[in-house]
Amino acid sequence: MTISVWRYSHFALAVSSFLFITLAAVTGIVLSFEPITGKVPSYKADHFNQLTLAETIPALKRSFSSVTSMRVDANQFVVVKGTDTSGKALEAYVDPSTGKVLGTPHKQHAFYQWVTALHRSLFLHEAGRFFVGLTSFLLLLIAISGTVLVIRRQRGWKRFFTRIVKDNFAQYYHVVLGRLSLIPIILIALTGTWLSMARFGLLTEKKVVHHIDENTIREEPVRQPAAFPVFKQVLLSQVQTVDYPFSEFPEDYYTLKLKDREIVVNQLTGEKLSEVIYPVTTTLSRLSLDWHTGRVSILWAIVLAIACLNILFFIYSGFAISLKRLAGRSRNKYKPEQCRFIILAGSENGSTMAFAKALQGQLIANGEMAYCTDLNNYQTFPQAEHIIILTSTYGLGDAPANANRFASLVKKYQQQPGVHFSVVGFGSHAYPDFCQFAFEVNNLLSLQPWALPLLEIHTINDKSPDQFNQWLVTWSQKVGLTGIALPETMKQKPAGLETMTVIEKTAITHADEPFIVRIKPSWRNKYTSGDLLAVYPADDYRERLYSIGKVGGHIQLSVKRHPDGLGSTYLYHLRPGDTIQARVVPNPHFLFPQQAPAVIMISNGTGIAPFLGMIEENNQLSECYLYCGFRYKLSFEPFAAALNEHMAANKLDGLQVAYSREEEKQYVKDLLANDADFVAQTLARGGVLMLCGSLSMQHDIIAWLETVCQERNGKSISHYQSHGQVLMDCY
Ligand SMILES: Cc1cc2nc3c(=O)[nH]c(=O)nc-3n(C[C@H](O)[C@H](O)[C@H](O)COP(=O)(O)O)c2cc1C
Repeated sequence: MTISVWRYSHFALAVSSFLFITLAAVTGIVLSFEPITGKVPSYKADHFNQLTLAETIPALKRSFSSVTSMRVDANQFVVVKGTDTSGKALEAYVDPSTGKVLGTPHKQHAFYQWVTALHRSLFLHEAGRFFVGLTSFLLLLIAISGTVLVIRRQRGWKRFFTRIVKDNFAQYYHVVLGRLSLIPIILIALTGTWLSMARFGLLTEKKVVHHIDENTIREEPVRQPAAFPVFKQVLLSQVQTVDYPFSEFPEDYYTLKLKDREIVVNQLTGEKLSEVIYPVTTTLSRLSLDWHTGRVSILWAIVLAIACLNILFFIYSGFAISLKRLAGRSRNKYKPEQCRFIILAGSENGSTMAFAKALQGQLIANGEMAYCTDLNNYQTFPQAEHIIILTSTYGLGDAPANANRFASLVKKYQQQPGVHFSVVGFGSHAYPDFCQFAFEVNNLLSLQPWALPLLEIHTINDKSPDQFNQWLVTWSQKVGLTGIALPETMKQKPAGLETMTVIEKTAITHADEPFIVRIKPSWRNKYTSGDLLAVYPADDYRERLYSIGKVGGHIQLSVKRHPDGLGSTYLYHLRPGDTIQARVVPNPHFLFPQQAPAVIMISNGTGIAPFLGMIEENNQLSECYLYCGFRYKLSFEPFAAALNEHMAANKLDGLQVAYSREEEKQYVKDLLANDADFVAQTLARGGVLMLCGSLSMQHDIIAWLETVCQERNGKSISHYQSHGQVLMDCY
């Protein structure tokens, strides 16, 4: 079964029952206080667990002139019904070892009675009981489908409790708390369902019947209750009730209702006249009541209250997750099989998708049927006349994440003959393989027998709206559409940026020396080392991302100045006290792995930035090593003092620096090659490698690691990558 079926079931069950579940959880929290308050004051005897009936029954006989029954309640308080020595009828808590009256049992408080009725039947009698029973069953199904989703998410039940990536608050805590409260919630749901089934007679609970031949009841030898063998064996902790004989005739006897059986005892001789073990269903019903109400233990009652609170949180977080997912889905007005225009987007960080959506919006506004989706959703489009592909390029000329299956899908799905295609590549001249993936897509489509190129491939540098508009004008003329243009909003920087204050910016004396910028965001901003800071140097759509190191409680960026670099020039001219408009982009895949036995950090150039923060925050002194590469000694100088301090404070266990244009002219890979055994052993014992810096360094190191891991550990590097032991943030 696919994950979406489970997710859909989990969602549908939750939506259909959330009102009843909310009511049951709120009333459940209130009722969980009842066992807690019910145990105060305590009437439980000191040695309750050691006392037997042979001690209690004679003690009661001495204190009461007659006893009709005795019961042990869920709090293990002993309650006696009878008449006292002055002939007054009473029901009282007693000390079972002395028979002394301790207090009077009270009826359930009116408030708890009201809440109990609401919890059990919603004040709707049998119909309400049915809905409550059904809700328990639905809760059970929600818990089961949730468990399956967690197992699938964690890729196997063995990894059920391993680390969860914190994408956002609702999603993270939905899973974390879900795993922790799974067992109590399943027990609440299971016992609630069981109790409802018992109530509606769906379980076969046989009535206990004793077959006693009255002619064989003996009157001798007469024994005192203290000497009855059965009474000597039965502990008070096993007793539910003891019904006393009505009269002194031998045909009247003691009836002991224990937790698992009923025993009838001759009142004169103490002989066991009959013993019936309860059917399993009866025992399970009693246990269900104990577990569902928490009446047997204060600790369990607290666990139940917490589980009910968690249920309320799951309702909130479940809806928050679903709303986010629905909002993130591309909202298509038309189905793919209806549309004349199909727009496919390859986008890693969403900006290319924004252009694709803008184009779709323009076409629909012009009365056309247009469908927009990820490149990985490529299929046969029966009505398509135009397929427009907008795609970015990532890594070293690779496909973005939502387009990595496109090449195989094109071979699998054919279109009607004569469908026109147009490709627009989004990339950056800062990378050597400018728009390479777009060129590959264009070539692939040219080879398809059904495909007719409408225009030559068009490339766009740095998300330029003007360059996109140029293409849009030509394309719409070719198609025969008028009035199509990119909305003005696409030319502006995003809304909702935060104002941050510059605290410090260091000066440089040489182009190869990196400079440091320290920025104070608002106190509300939650960020960590490894996240990215997006700045807008030209106050327009152009965005530049920098790795954050959280140093001294502030955002620290380490930047290399490029002569014509838009972002680095802007940052270099900032002065303390200046404010900037920026936003923090969470990067949850590049967090310091707190639980790892050892962490090896590898960087070149300004890729050292996030590590400076992670090492500073390594207060639990995790084993941590840094291998970093620079061109010149000068490039390392701004970071040297802080790293030496961290070494002295044991926050960093090893530091190695390579200079590619000075001294031994080494690269960071050469440093690692000297320690190949150590690197392989670190991975073998569950340690984590973190890489930050240039993509070419990443490329070289991954190729080298492949050989090292194969030779030394007999495993491919992909094994460690898939186990989250190789984290990368390269650009
Ligand atoms: C890590 C990284 C690698 C990139 N690699 C390339 C590349 O090889 N060729 C290229 O033209 N652009 C490259 N780019 C630039 C992106 O393709 C460009 O910024 C694009 O507009 C991003 O679109 P998106 O937000 O839809 O993913 C890279 C960007 C990043 C952050």
